[in-house]
Amino acid sequence: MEFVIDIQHLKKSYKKRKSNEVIEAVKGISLQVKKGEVIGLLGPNGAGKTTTIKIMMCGLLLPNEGTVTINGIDMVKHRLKALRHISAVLEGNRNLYWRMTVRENMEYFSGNRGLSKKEISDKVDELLERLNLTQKANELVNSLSRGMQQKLSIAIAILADTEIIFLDEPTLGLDVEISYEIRNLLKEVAKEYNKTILLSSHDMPVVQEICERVVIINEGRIVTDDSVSNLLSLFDTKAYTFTLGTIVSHQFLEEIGEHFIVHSETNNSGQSIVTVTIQHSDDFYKVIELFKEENIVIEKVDRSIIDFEQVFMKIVKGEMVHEVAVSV
Ligand SMILES: Nc1ncnc2c1ncn2[C@@H]1O[C@H](COP(=O)(O)OP(=O)(O)OP(=O)(O)O)[C@@H](O)[C@H]1O
Repeated sequence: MEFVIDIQHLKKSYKKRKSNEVIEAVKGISLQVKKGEVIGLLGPNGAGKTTTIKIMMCGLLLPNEGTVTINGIDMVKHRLKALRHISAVLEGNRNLYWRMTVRENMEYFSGNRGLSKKEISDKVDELLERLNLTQKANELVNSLSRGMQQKLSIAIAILADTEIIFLDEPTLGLDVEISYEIRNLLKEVAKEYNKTILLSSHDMPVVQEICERVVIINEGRIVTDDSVSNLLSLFDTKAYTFTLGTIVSHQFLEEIGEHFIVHSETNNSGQSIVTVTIQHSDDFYKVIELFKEENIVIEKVDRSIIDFEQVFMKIVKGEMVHEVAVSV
């Protein structure tokens, strides 16, 4: 199968000027993305994400080892040709012409597709309407709010009609309302236009909602490559919160703590709320047994709902090792 993005064994090191110290920013990353996939690329600061993006989405850096192909075109050997398949929606809207109007920007960016003036104008009108931008059509980009500029960037990426849209922090610094609108817009774009979308973001709710697949990079390597729903369910079943009929002793908590990760607090009604994180489903019954042996009454059991933010934190802190098949 041909992948839209195919990265093989990518490595990149930097040499610090003064000390000559070598920093291995990317230590052998392989990644294949299929057409129409919506994929989130995540990582804590310094993980090697920006380096990877600069090599694979912009061709701005050369790898020390490995290959990047975009629609079968080698990014290193044929950078400009490969870049024709990618639209980048960059943080800070650096890809817009600030002294041109919304409509002028849209027309300019759809100009190189061999369409007639009339076809371009119709397409622009349709998209302006669709994105609720019609009223802003004749305003200069530099007079728009950041949210509007971000919407315009996305519109331009649609007009450019590339297979791949790369979005860097699309909701950074936006207020809740426009962030919500952009989130929905991106979901629609992915579905209707069958675009391959690569999203780099620290905004976990956005990642959770838009991306089907997430790749987490840590210390120069891919540590997780899975669907959002899989990752959520992997963690989801493992934490249970027990509301008990009484306050339990420290000694008892220490005893459970020898086997499981335990967190305890007391609520206003003087009950212990004990959260136990377990490794296997069978352990759930072992915990119940331990309570029973002490004649502790369990009033309620809740499964802790985990969101993607927590999953991400657990993975990068190494609390959860999620096996990834990395070909060497
Ligand atoms: N030009 C450079 N010269 C030397 N070291 C660099 C350079 N660029 C990045 N690094 C180092 O390489 C490592 C990976 O950096 P990179 O910017 O790729 O990480 P990141 O995951 O994108 O982090 P962030 O989200 O903060 O941008 C870091 O240790 C960083 O200090």
